[in-house]
Amino acid sequence: MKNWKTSAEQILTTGPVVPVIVVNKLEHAVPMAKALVAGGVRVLEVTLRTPVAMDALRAMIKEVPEAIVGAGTVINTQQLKEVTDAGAQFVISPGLTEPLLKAAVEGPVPLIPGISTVSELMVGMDYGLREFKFFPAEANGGVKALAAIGGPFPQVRFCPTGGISPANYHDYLALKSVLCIGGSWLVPNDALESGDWDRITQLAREAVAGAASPR
Ligand SMILES: O=C(O)C(=O)C[C@H](O)[C@H](O)COP(=O)(O)O
Repeated sequence: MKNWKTSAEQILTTGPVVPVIVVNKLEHAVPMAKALVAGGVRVLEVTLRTPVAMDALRAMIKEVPEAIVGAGTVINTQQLKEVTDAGAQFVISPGLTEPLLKAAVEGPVPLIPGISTVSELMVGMDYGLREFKFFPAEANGGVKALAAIGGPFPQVRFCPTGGISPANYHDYLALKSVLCIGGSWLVPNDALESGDWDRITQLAREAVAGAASPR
């Protein structure tokens, strides 16, 4: 952690929403990233869920320097090494394991691991972490669960993800412990398939404006 080039807090306070991106076709990666940046969303989480994900990550890092590009769905130390070598600026995991935590705190890139219980949170805190993803947010009890889990840990901050949309993000952002929220709704697959970059820019713009304004 002492070698992290930036802090997890810095990543999570850059903007109110972090798009969770699934890239199926490499040629979508760069125009999609540019579309999000044009809409005011700079922190981009590329999930390692598809065969082209690593190449998409590399392309976005190289060709969209205005974005802060990180890797999502990083579930083991091998993937952590790969995305670190590719130049990812942050790493997000749906969960945590001690090997992953150990490797991340010794490496250069901030890790934001997912937790869904108090005990997982305490394991992460043992490694010096203070910023976590709360996943899967809605399925795990939503705002009420997050407020209760965070209660005993006033120093901890979260990025809830999973089931979050414009219909409920205000409720999460209203919690003091929530720095930002994550979600896949900003990058719908049909918009990628049809090359509708304007729609992605519009969704990003609406999310940034919506998150900033009271309901
Ligand atoms: O892939 C990961 O690393 C994850 O942790 C899962 C994502 O955060 C959710 O799949 C996003 O959920 P939705 O916004 O409900 O689609």
